[in-house]
Formats: sequence, C-alpha cells, structure tokens
Amino acid sequence: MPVILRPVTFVTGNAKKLEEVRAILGHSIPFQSLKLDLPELQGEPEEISKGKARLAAAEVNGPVLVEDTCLCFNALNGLPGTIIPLYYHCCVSLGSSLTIFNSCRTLHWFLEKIGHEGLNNLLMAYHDKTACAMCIFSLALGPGVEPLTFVGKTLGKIVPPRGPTDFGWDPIFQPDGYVLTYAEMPKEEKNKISHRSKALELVKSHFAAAGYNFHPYES
Ligand SMILES: O=c1[nH]c(=O)c2ncn([C@@H]3O[C@H](COP(=O)(O)OP(=O)(O)OP(=O)(O)O)[C@@H](O)[C@H]3O)c2[nH]1
Ligand SMILES: [Mg+2]
Repeated sequence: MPVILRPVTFVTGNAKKLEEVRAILGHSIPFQSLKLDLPELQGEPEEISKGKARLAAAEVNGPVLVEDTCLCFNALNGLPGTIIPLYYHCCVSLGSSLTIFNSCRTLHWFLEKIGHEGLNNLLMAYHDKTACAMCIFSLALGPGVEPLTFVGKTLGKIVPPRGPTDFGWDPIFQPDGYVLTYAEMPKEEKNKISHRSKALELVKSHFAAAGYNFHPYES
C-alpha cells in the first residue's frame, strides 16, 4: 500500500539550487519550497544530508527533501592545517585516487573567502586538476522516519573561471567531455549532465517505484 504523502517540501536557502531543482523535476514530483535556516551539521556527506533532513522534517512536520553539494579535488588530501578545523572532509575512492570532500558549509565559506582564483591556486602545485561535483539529496517522509539518500556525481576538472558568476563554483568546473564550464553551458545542458540532475534522477525513480499517493497540502 503506497504511503500517503503531502507534497514534499524542498528545504533550501539557496535560490540557484532551487531554480535548478525546479527545472529538473518539472511536475514529476509535487513539491513546494521553503527557506529554513537549519544548523549546519558535521560528519560524512551522507550523514550531513540525512541529519539536515531529520531536522527539516521535524520543523516542517511532513515530508521533506534536502540537498547538500560538495566539490572534490582529487589532488588534495586536505587543506592547510589552520583551516582544517573549519571544514570537514571525507575520503572516497574515485578510481584509484583519493578524494577529499569539503563539507557543504565550508565550501560555501571557502568560496566566499578565497574565490575562484583561490580555488584554482590551491591546485597550482599539482598536475592533477581533476575534480568531482557531488550532490546528496535526502528524503525524509516525516519526523522520526529514517531519511533515504540519493547521490549524484559528475567528474571534471578545475579551470580558471569562465562564464557567468552567479552560481558558486560553476565557472571553474569543466565537466569531462566538455569544452565549456558549467557556467558557460546553457542551463538546460548543465541540468542534463550535472551532479544535481543525476541525484534527482534517482529521486524520481524512487518516487516512481514507490508509487506514493499525494494528498493536497493543508497547512
Ligand atoms: O557552482 C556551483 N554549482 C552547483 O551546482 C552548486 N551547488 C551548490 N553550490 C555551492 O556550493 C556551496 C555549498 O552548498 P550547500 O549545499 O551548502 O548549499 P547552501 O548552503 O547554499 O544551500 P542549502 O544548504 O540551504 O541548500 C555553496 O556555496 C553553493 O552555492 C554550487 N555551486
Ligand atoms: Mg548548506
């Protein structure tokens, strides 16, 4: 018997993410958005995302979807010691290389502080400029229900900034097989191949397989 759900609330404070999620999901999943200031958690990326979903579900008292994004530099096993306590990382095998994931909040912080040029400079001493963009969505069907996670990854490399600068690190991430950065691509193109769209494909498949029934939202 399918679970009866109110429309899912996508909780984010990031307008650009929301724009992409809307474009990618279309009408495939009934959802509304809510900007909530949730505490930033610590831990492995999936745990951060799940924890955020638990908090959001309790706050919304209903089904929620949340998302965390990481940018991963394969050449770096960490950042200078003084800033290590300010961010989290986890190691994930990507082929034979070891990848460090900045946590979401710190990536935000990092980008603000050092900018695109600074992120490029971090890799200046390394031949390996490869990187991975990763998105983790978590779905909690309600308070107290264990969240499910959906991970999407897109491999690419870090390049000097090219293209519009209205979304995070898009100008410095050039996906494999493309001569354009995320920022230079038409939005529809990014949304076809992005870490976010890959994770959302899994979310959509989950909804299709689960066959949830939605009730109109009553606040
Ligand atoms: O160039 C980009 N292309 C993307 O596709 C993308 N997705 C996220 N980000 C940036 O990465 C940082 C951590 O993100 P993040 O997951 O913590 O988001 P956030 O804190 O802004 O919002 P939220 O946590 O309320 O959803 C923030 O600086 C985001 O702007 C992106 N930058
Ligand atoms: Mg965040």
